[in-house]
Amino acid sequence: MAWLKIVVGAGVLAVLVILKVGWSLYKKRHIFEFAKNFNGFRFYPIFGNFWQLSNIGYSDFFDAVRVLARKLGLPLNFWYGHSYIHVTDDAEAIKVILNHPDSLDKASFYNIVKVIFDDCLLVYKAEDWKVRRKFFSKSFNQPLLNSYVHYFYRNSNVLVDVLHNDYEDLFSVFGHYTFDTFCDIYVGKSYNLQTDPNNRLIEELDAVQKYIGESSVVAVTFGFPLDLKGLVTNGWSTISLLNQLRKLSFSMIDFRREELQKEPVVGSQLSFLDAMISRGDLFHPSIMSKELLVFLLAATDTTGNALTFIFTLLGMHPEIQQKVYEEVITEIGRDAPIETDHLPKLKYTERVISESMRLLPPVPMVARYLNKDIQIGDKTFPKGANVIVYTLALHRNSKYWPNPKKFDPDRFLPEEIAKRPPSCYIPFSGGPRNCIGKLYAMMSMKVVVANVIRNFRISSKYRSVDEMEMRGLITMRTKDDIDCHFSPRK
Ligand code: HEM
Repeated sequence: MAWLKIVVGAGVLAVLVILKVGWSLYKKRHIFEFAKNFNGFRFYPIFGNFWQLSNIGYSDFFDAVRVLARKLGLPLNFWYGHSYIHVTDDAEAIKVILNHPDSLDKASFYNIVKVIFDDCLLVYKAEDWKVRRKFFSKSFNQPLLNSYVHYFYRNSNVLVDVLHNDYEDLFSVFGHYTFDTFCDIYVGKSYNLQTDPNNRLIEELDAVQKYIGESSVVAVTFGFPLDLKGLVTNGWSTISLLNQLRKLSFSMIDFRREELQKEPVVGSQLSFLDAMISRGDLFHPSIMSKELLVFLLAATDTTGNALTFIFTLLGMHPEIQQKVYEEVITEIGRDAPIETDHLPKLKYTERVISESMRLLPPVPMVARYLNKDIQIGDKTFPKGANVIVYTLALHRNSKYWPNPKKFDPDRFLPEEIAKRPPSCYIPFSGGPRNCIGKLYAMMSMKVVVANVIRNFRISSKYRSVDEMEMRGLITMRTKDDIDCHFSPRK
């Protein structure tokens, strides 16, 4: 009789699976209709586009989107498991998606980030996110940000010393600057990554990202964030690294708490970390730790990679580099300390930074989940769709950017900006769920560009951005070491 039980059990299970799949397909009927309007692969139950994706050859999630976009053209569709993904570089669609109250949730594949970092500002569901974002936004007011300029300057002086010596990897050099500055400002002490060549924290953080990237290959293919091979080979080191990071964040919080007891800070002077510490009733230490880590990671790689790209592009364009140099010497001088009042005067420098982030956006894509149908032009984007806003492609879309691969900072002259839809330029994402650290990042990058350019001539062998092969999941960087050199000015 045991075999009968097994047969009946298996039969019941099969019926349940068929019903579940059938119900899932029935609920998606409006998505199938919508998908017919765009390039992409046909949907296959359970497997989604497993076979098609396996055949195109890609190394991480970003790569999969890039390869598909090149092969099929944009906008396009694909399926991972039963999740529908729509990829777009259309400014009109992007404006609506990033601003609509029904698409504030992050796309389902952000769960890969959740598996690693748990819930936090970057991935909260909309309702929780709104409350937290309102709380943290108060700490990014302009007067408080202005008070950070001397930290940017102090740490950029250390960076200048580092660039005078040998270093291994430029992304790490700038990553170390952003990490040290962040801790100097928010924790109240420097971790001296810039001056400690044995400290591998940034490289390890990059390894975590790489792991997420590799896991995402399986996630893209099967539709869930599990990479057994990766878990066996890299999983343990990733878990132990995350534990180290957690310990580090707890020690930062303890240190800062003690500092605040000695020297209290109040009102609009409270940074996001001080604000969390002062509201211990709202923030359990484990929540504080997650939020701190996410801010730290969101600030470090992004700004570090952006700086690496800015200097490489300046190295490729000596005439533009000369104009930045002349502006810095005129507005600040050869040796004067860089102060808050100098920053608004660096107008050409700002255009260079903006143009660099257009051509090489540090975050190549962001994605949202549609909680309801959303009308965009003559199409109804269906509830349940995951929409990837493909920033890199948008920023190089010739519909908005003539001669898109040309590095031309004058695209950001006010009269040129006025000619374009604002949503065709979104290095910090857009709408209410954009980057909270946007102004902080712009100020930090201006200080670094000014201080480095008055000390060094920069060169690079690249003739076109096409020569740089990119990789990335959350942030983008070159697959190999980047070619960019700093020679001291006499
Ligand atoms: C050049 C530097 C930076 C770039 C290009 C950048 C870009 C972005 C982008 C595109 C997003 C949206 C991500 C998504 O929707 O998946 C984002 C979110 C975020 N960024 Fe930045 N970021 C930069 C620097 C910073 C800095 C310096 C900080 C902190 C001081 C920061 C903190 C955050 C946080 C906390 C979020 C999540 C915001 C939310 O969901 O409400 N970022 N950033």
